[in-house]
Amino acid sequence: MSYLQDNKPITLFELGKMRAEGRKIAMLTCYDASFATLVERCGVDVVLVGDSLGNVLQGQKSTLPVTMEHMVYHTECVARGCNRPFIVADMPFGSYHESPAQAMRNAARLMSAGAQMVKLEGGEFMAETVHFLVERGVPVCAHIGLTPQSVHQLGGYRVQGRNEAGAERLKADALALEDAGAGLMVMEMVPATVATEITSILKSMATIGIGAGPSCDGQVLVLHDLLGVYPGKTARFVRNFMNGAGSIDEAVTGYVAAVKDGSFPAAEHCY
Ligand SMILES: Nc1nc(=O)c2c([nH]1)NC[C@@H]1CN(c3ccc(C(=O)N[C@@H](CCC(=O)O)C(=O)O)cc3)CN21
Ligand SMILES: CC(C)C(=O)C(=O)O
Ligand SMILES: [Mg+2]
Repeated sequence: MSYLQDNKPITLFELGKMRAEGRKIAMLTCYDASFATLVERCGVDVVLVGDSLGNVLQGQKSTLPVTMEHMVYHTECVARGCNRPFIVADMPFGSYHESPAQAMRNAARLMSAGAQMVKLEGGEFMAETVHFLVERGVPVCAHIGLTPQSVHQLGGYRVQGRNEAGAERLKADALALEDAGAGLMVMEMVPATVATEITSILKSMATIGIGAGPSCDGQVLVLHDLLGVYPGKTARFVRNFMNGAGSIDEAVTGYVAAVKDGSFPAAEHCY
């Protein structure tokens, strides 16, 4: 069965409708034109040109060395390869932290490269920057919980919001980011119970989970993790969809189907 009803480009409005109607959003990272074409035909709704390209393409230990030049180049490659998926590009470390003006200047470069939305990491403290971009016509995806650009502050790639204070912090972050106008929000490595509550208190912002349980409005994975080609240690939230699949197309189609029918993530992928 195909989830591709037509080839009309997906808009932010359509993603809001999917949340409202309880249809799950399938998001996947992608860094080049060939895979953009492939994930489009497999029914992926949102492609993320993630700064995880530092890890999976460049062999870096973290996302911190990724630059604007890298992100612009890969966003251009992805944009040439697909038409239907909504294209989100990560703002790399240091490209939006100084000021809203710096964030706007760099967001404009990603939008010119073909992104339809930019993603930035951070909670309530980023709300002012989110509002500044949204007011100026740049859709923003927020990213809370485990924020890999802060790995040296967080002390590792660990679950966030485990205790009561941490969970309350995440809730306040989510509400502030929605208020600032973020259209989507990734929650990474958050207990499923906390992600469920946050998803339920939001009015319109769709939540996309990665290690955040099955009740988010959508899910995201790193392409190389889904295909089992990343040589590093993978997290608990990863499922290798090449297991039992006869081709890359079948694996990606299997991921989309599992997100849509709610069978991914299963309990074994959650915290
Ligand atoms: N290939 C890849 N996949 C990713 O999901 C990813 C990247 N790279 N690079 C950027 C960040 C880093 N991420 C990571 C990296 C490692 C773990 C990990 O090893 N998690 C362990 C728990 C570690 C602990 O609690 O000490 C796990 O079992 O989930 C999680 C997220 C997520 N992002
Ligand atoms: C894992 C996702 C959410 C991400 O930020 C990335 O791939 O860079
Ligand atoms: Mg990222």
